[in-house]
Amino acid sequence: MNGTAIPGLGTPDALKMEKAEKKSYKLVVDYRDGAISIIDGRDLVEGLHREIQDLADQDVEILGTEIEDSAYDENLDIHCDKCKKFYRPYCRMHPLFKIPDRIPKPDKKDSSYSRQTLPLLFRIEKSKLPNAGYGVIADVFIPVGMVFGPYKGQRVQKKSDFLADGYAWLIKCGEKKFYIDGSDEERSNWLRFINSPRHEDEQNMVAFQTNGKIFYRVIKPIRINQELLVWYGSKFGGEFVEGEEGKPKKPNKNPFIW
Ligand SMILES: C[S@@+](CC[C@H](N)C(=O)[O-])C[C@H]1O[C@@H](n2cnc3c(N)ncnc32)[C@H](O)[C@@H]1O
Repeated sequence: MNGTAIPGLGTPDALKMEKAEKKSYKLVVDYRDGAISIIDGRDLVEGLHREIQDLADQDVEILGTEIEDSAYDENLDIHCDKCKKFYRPYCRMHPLFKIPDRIPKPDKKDSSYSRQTLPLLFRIEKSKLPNAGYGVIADVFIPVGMVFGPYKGQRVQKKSDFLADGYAWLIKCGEKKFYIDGSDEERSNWLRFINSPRHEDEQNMVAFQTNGKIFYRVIKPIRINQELLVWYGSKFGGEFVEGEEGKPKKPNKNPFIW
């Protein structure tokens, strides 16, 4: 039975059919691939996909614009490890989704500021890596393509200004170079608790610089109770440096993407 016609719009049934036929893109977690993916909303399968958000047509139009290496702008583009190309704003085939920090409560004094920024997806506890101190462990499945950050800390010019070793990223912005030192738990965020893998097989995230800030991107699915591990150097207790010998993967043009 057809519904009553709405003047100028047709019948409700016709509207429903039109809606069913119209593509509507969604960002989802695809559990089969262990990755964040963009699918046509009509292909959503319960149990296989978990919806993250609807994508507006204008977002979809610009998504995945390929950028020549020579035109790469670190403020606008992100390198895709899989396609080995730069995209604006990110790769259509291997999309990204940024998880924001939690906002700390000003009156909560029983844990540090950086611990309070930990998203609900994780916990901080003693790492199983020998002598590594604390680490960040997944409480839920974390798919490829999730992005965390930026890494927060105090901006300092010299290594001699670090409060402790092993918590600073070197940022390069054109001619400018400075460090973001996350040693102080009260002036950093939860990313400061993430350890470095001992070998390539353990590595599940890469760090990359965009817009003068450091972010971490998941490159291997992280199972429940696995530790998040981002490569930042072959010796621990030292400065995070790029281009060290013994790194798991060769650097490409962006020194923070491996
Ligand atoms: C960014 S912090 C990571 C959080 C640190 N584990 C903590 O408890 O505060 C970096 C420091 O963690 C330790 N670390 C990181 N990865 C390690 C590893 N694979 N083995 C041993 N120590 C590690 C080193 O002391 C390093 O200087």
